[in-house]
Amino acid sequence: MPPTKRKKSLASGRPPTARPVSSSLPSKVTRRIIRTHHTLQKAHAAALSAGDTATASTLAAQIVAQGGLPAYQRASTVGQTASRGGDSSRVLVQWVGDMGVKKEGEGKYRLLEVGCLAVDNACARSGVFEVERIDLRSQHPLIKEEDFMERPLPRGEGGEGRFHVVSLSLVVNYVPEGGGRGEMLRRVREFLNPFPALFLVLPAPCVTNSRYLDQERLEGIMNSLGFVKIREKVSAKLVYYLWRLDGTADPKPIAFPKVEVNPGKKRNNFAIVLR
Ligand SMILES: C[S@@+](CC[C@H](N)C(=O)[O-])C[C@H]1O[C@@H](n2cnc3c(N)ncnc32)[C@H](O)[C@@H]1O
Repeated sequence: MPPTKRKKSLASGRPPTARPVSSSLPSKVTRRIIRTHHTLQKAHAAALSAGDTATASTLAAQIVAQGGLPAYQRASTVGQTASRGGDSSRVLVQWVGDMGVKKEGEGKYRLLEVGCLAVDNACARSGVFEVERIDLRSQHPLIKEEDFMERPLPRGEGGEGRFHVVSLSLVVNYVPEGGGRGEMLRRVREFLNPFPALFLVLPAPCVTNSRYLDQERLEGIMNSLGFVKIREKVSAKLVYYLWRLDGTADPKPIAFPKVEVNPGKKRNNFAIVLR
């Protein structure tokens, strides 16, 4: 009798995007998923800007095969657990608390959280913020699925559609090339009013071990956009900043091209470019 074929499980036919990433995965694995996703995204963006559509579609297929944005988000969520470095928004809550929280009846700070994976993070629990959350891919009804770069600009001079604080925590480094990162930082200004601050979090090596960016150059870029640094924290894994938008300064449109500021074979290529 011929051997009976074993029935394939339903899971074997699912698209790769549906593959779960367990929260018990070792950090080595989640780091690999995040790193590979960034690398493929960067190569994909480079192929597109070079007009190489064949390579771009091969890379797009590789991104999907690797689990795409869903797998990346799940791996990032695991990274947010306390045992893996924790919730970066705790730092924002602490800084805003230090600066003097509004009194009862004065209303809460309006916070736009760009790139939101958790609706129960420290910002949400603090009671200090009224939070609006967006992400390229929403995982919760309280998170609006929206690309920040496509978000309609607030109209008029009033506070409508503007925020006291915009949070870009581990979002600028998601953008695959330097010019796009600069555009994202430039765009934030349009949404800030009237206690204008940007909470920016990056993986520490983007600033501490890059050929094209260091603290001084980041500050130069931000100053040219009208931002003044008011808080900074550097940990082994992350750098955190709070930048106030100085409404009195007239930001000068200075170009910051990709230039080497920190040579070294073992450094990375992270850059922020202002054109
Ligand atoms: C590493 S996760 C960061 C999550 C969280 N903010 C944190 O600090 O852990 C990056 C998230 O940013 C989102 N993202 C990237 N670019 C975006 C954009 N232009 N608009 C909205 N969300 C964006 C991605 O979809 C992803 O979920």
